[in-house]
Amino acid sequence: MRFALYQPPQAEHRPCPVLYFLAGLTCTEETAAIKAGAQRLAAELGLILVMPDTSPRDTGFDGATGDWEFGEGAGFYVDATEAPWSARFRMHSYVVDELPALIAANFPADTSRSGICGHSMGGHGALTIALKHPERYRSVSAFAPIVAPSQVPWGRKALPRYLGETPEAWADYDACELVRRQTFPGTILIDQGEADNFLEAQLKPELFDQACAEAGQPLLLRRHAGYDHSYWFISSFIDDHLRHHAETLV
Ligand SMILES: N[C@@H](CCC(=O)N[C@@H](CSC=O)C(=O)NCC(=O)O)C(=O)O
Repeated sequence: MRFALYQPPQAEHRPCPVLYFLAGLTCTEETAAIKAGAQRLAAELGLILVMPDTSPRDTGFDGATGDWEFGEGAGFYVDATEAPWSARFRMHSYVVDELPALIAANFPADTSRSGICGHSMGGHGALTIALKHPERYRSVSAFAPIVAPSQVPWGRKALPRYLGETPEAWADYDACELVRRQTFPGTILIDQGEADNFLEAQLKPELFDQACAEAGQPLLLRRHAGYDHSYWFISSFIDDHLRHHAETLV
């Protein structure tokens, strides 16, 4: 597995908190590092940024490449249970367990102060991981997340192949379902562009808004007229996300 890491100047003197950024479909560990524009403020706030790849690579599995919505580059941050994917596609465990242990052992990181953020498929990853492991993350935020993969075409295509045909298995990785089981101790920040071409079919933030309201989960959902799904959108609001995380991490 590959990941990118930004280390702020403060890390030369003391352990720094960690913010994970999970990227979306077709992305690698380089995408957010190059395009999100997070490093300038992370340097000021003293945040280590960790940006993992979106799946294992060079798996050799039939069907793992050639479709941007499934397989390599589209790990959906689940632990697959279906063969052959279950042998390699274990992105949930990788992000929650393996990667933090690696970061703690090799970098001046205080992993007891961790936050998680993501975009689109990575927003789904950030929300589901934080909701499943609120003891591991002090803060969570997302850009244009897939909030209900059980109900939208991206999820309905990928989840059955990774997890089998049982809807209960998909619910374990569905933010709208998870927030009804267990809330996150803090406000979840979500930014969504109104000119996002995936908004109506794939993202449906109104479903998460409703689920959070019913569950009593504090949510700050900001909708921005004219913004699309791109990293131009992310780079426009990344500072607000870093400050949101720094409030509890620094
Ligand atoms: N190739 C697709 C578009 C793929 C795309 O938009 N990917 C997004 C994430 S979508 C959900 O997870 C992304 O972040 N791309 C990287 C980038 O640099 O923009 C198509 O042809 O429509």
